[in-house]
Amino acid sequence: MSLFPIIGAVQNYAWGKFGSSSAVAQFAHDNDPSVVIDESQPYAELWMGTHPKAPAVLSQDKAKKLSDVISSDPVKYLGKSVVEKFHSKTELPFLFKVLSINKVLSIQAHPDKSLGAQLHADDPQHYPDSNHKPEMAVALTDFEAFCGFKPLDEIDQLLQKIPEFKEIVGSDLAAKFHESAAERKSLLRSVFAAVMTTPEESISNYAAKLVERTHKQPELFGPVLADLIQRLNVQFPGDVGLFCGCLMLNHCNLKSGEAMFLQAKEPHAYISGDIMECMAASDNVIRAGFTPKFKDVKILVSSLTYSTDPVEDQKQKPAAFPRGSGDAEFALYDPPIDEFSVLQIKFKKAGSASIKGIHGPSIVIVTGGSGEISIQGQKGLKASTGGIFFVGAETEVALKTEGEFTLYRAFCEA
Ligand SMILES: NNC(=O)[C@@H](O)[C@H](O)[C@H](O)COP(=O)(O)O
Ligand SMILES: [Zn+2]
Repeated sequence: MSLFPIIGAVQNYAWGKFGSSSAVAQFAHDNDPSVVIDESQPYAELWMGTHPKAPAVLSQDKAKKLSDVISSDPVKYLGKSVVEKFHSKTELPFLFKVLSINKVLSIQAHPDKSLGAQLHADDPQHYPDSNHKPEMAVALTDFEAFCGFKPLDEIDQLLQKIPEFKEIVGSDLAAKFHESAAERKSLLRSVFAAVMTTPEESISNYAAKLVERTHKQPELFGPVLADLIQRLNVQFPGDVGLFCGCLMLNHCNLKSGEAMFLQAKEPHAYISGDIMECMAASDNVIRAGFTPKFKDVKILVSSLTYSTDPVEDQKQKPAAFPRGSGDAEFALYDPPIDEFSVLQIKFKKAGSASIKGIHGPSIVIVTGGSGEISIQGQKGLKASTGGIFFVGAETEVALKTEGEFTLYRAFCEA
């Protein structure tokens, strides 16, 4: 059994919220007071894991990485079954993050395992590991995102009534897409490719006309989409994301506590809000819009699944967690992959709770209130907002609090 405090690593990507307005900055500072928040800097992501790009370190010894401790006794920390299943004696199978989003992230998708291995071999600079990156977002605040392609008939309606969209795609393909509902699925890739391969200058000209049309003929878009196009055009003027994102991807809104799961090769882009995010341990991002970073349009167009599930089907519904007991509420977000699940633990008033041993490693972060966390029967560690802890395999955890206390626990068990 093992439980000890760790310190996560901050990523200052340009789309993050600035300074103290960012939950990432607040948590990072609360967990390590030596972190000085620079109000002029964006604080986008707080990484909590062993990924070599930004590894977590021990609170008691910042020169020691979490992976150093794990490698000292992999079976104790990861659990025998996880070591055997994921074949690593130093790494966690998942990467846990807090994201605090001020501007839209890139229109992106992530590779599956075979594509991840190929991309890393061909272009290690842009694809830092060979892993797949399925991921799940759990909303801490109201959260807005693009997730997956819109239903085909919705894309068809926009294609027929928005002249700029039809001109980019071309009238022949637009007509074919309209005439045959049965062929739409196979034509979706051609429509997406036509948008993504239109020269930037031409896209920029069409985008200016599109934005003007949202002001002159908002009824063509509906109020939500017209506003979204105008809002994102301010962030990324004339960007292809206004077409491939706003007109082709599902626009979804999650309330705090709602979650969505994104399988590899599904197009998405987070737009606003604060979330917990958990993923297989990878940083492989294939980008194509709304970003100053490296874009890999050819790989993105050729690798997507082109599935068109409605937003409701992509939400990850919380389930009961019978291994938790006491005065807390437990909600388990358990997507259909092996690398991770996320447990929300919520105390609405003073009390205590306990969680039976999990057959693998966990990372716990306190996102609200304060209390104590301990190995069952041992002395408690103070746990307040921003506090992050590693919990080794088979560790019975005890929690107690004098008031409200909210924690998220990412774990893997095999
Ligand atoms: N969907 N979310 C993710 O995949 C995050 O884990 C990634 O780290 C971000 O997408 C990276 O975004 P940029 O490439 O900086 O636009
Ligand atoms: Zn992503």
